[in-house]
Amino acid sequence: MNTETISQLPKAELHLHIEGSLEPELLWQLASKHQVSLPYQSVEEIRAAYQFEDLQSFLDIYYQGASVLRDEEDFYQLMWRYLCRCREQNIVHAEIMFDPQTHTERGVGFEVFMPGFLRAIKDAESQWGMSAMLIMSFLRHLSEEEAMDTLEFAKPYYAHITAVGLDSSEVGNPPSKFERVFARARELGFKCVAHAGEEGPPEYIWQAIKLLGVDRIDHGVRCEEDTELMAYIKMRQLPLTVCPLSNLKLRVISAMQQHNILRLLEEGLLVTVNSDDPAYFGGQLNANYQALCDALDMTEVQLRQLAINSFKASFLDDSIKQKWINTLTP
Ligand SMILES: Nc1ncnc2[nH]cnc12
Ligand SMILES: [Zn+2]
Repeated sequence: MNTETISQLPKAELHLHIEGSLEPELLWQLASKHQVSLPYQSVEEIRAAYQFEDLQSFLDIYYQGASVLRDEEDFYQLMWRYLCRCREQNIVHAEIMFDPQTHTERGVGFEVFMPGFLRAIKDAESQWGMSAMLIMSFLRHLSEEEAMDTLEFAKPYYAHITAVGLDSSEVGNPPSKFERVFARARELGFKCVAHAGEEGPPEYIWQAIKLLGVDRIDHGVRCEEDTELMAYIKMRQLPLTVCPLSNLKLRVISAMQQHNILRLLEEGLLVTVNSDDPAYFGGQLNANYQALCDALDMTEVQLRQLAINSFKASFLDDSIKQKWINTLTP
């Protein structure tokens, strides 16, 4: 399949960390602007350092990278550049995660990053009509109390946040640790998502469903190890936001040929394709679709179904979902 076929399809992206879209060029530029010293001598050296053994080795570099984001204009630029990449790739809708604690922990508050994010989203909406929603993710290596404080700090911006999520170091930080904060978020009317079954066991996916009441699972690829769980996810049509290049880069799989996404799709699960942290994992959304074509001989029917799933699994209103699904149905 050629890249043209992939790029011409309208798509939604549902699993994207905005801090993970920080390209080495912008990182370098912001480090110089704010006089942050980096352990690299050039943009090329930054890029060359993006080799990971597992999730934690990535997270260490990712949090270090985010430390150059200091003022509102930095957050505007970060969001704006991602939205421009969406436009180039025919991503017409994006549900974008941000990690407030990565910034509040170093004294950069909601009043700095939220106006930057929201201004960029507004510009993209008015300039080419794309839509974007925000997912506020709690860092699971920190305490539930800190997540609860974060939910409280976000209060002035609730109208601009669609969902809450859970990310960072999975193993050793099960969803059960965050039961109360997710209950509170649900009470407040937020949709809920959580990373589960990326490196963690199927039990963590069960917990995300049963204890956190999630509307979607981020990653979830390890559900295949538990047939009862697979059947349950299929029955509920609970979406999985799968990130193929991320799984390869973080060694969740050792070769793209091993990826289970098309097996899960053929099994009838509501799987979607996403880029996770494209600046770090070697490819934007369309490159993730392309990798599946190259390694797994994905058919055009499967490609189209994955694009349809991206809208089905989104938090858009049903009528808007249906409009996009109709354009993708031959
Ligand atoms: N793939 C991932 N898993 C967990 N936390 C993350 N934060 C950014 N990317 C992540
Ligand atoms: Zn992620």
